Amino acid sequence: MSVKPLVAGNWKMNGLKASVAEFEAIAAGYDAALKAKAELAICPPFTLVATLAQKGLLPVGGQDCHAKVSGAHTGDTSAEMLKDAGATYVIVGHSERRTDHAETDAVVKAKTEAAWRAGLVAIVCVGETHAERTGGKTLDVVGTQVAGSLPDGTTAANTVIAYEPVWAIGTGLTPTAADVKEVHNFIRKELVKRFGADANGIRILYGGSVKPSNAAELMAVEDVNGALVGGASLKASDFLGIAAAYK
Ligand SMILES: O=C[C@H](O)COP(=O)(O)O
Repeated sequence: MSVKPLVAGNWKMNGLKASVAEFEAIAAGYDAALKAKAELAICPPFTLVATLAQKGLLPVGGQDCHAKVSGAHTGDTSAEMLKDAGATYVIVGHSERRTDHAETDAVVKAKTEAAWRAGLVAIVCVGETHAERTGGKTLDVVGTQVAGSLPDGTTAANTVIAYEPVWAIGTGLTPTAADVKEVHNFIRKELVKRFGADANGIRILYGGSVKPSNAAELMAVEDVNGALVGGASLKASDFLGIAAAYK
């Protein structure tokens, strides 16, 4: 099954109005050759979602959403609000949310359902900590997160998985290609076991210190269908350098 890869930038808590120019530079580099091979998307902070989406240049996503449609939840944003602002995607279960906001798999699952309810594609993040990797627990941890975070009804059309080893995020460290392959093959098997053969079409992104210098090697790994990029998505030249792995 041929799967069009997705290279998504997660700007995290970075980006002011001046960053619109960087977004436009990314869009300018998203030429026909690249478009034919891969999809690019940017997930800016909430404050920029509508501004970037209104440009109509690239798909835009949120970085989190509340599970409910609306209500007394100060500071939160619903999936419906993101959709209304023009978003296509929303990241859920990023390790920075799982850790900093104690988000459990059940919470991530509810947010994934909220994304679908609003008509957004959920980018569901999973990944082990350094202690879990060195303790030989990577597949157990990732398997539990995949099982607990994905609702019944997960398809290639409504969900993207992002495997992000926590210890590789923002550290400059990456797993070996063999280690990435082992985890992505494992996730693929789990998806197919639960959701059937169509799950071969679900994109499984790799995230964690992806840079122009390592993108080609990582993106060539079996069952890696793109990247979720943090720091290197803030500069158009770096982000396009990563996307160039698909040219
Ligand atoms: O969502 C993105 C990831 O957390 C990766 O971040 P990074 O590319 O800065 O390591």
